Amino acid sequence: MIKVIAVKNAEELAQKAYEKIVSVMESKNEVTLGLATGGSPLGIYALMRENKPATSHVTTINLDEYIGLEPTHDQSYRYFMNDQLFNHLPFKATYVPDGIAADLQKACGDYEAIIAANPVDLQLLGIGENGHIAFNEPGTSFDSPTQVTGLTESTINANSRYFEKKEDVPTSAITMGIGSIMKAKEILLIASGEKKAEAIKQMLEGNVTEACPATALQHHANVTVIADEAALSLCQDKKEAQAV
Ligand SMILES: O=P(O)(O)OC[C@H]1O[C@](O)(CO)[C@@H](O)[C@@H]1O
Repeated sequence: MIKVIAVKNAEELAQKAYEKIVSVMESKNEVTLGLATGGSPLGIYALMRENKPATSHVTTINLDEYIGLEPTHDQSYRYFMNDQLFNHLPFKATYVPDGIAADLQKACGDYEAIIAANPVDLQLLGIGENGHIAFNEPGTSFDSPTQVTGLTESTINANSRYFEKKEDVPTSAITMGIGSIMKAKEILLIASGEKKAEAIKQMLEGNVTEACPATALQHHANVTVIADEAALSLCQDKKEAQAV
């Protein structure tokens, strides 16, 4: 069952998601948060920097990292997380996949061990225009563990806005698999803007299919989607969703 919370805009989305994350962080003495990069969570991280909730009992595990970018590269996801969050708040431990590991297969296995040792209480997710979650592109097996993956043209195009030119966007990444993501006790997916409308419609109303990775979430017991009006604009049930 996917619960939908409809909000007006990206600002309201960030506030609602922030409140959810804080409630999970306050619920226990030891908490693991699964974190995401990209444009979607920026408002949430800004609220965390501003309000400085207690985080020293919180371990974070990020979804993915580009292959070949040093942690100091300003487009690496390690850099993004340091810049947005980890340099501002004291976490217990922060994990991001190692995109420059000499042995990438071993790095994937090591990451799965980290997830197993720190079961994720709440996984924050964005969604790609093609329905990807983390860097799990259409066609990825729903059982997949952390793995090395190629990026589709759609994702490279979408992410090229952060790079000087499209050719600079890495073409592969290390990503938690759909199987790894589904182990989280609870999942919070956020989506804002018209560009996400088709993917949100598929995820909420489409058949469960590997052609749209986010549809795997229909099989998870505890998923909340916070989406704005534009992202929900193609959904049949949006009136119902807005009433939640
Ligand atoms: O939030 P954005 O920038 O639209 O990206 C959506 C998703 O795509 C990714 O950036 C990967 O392409 C994810 O990290 C993110 O959740």
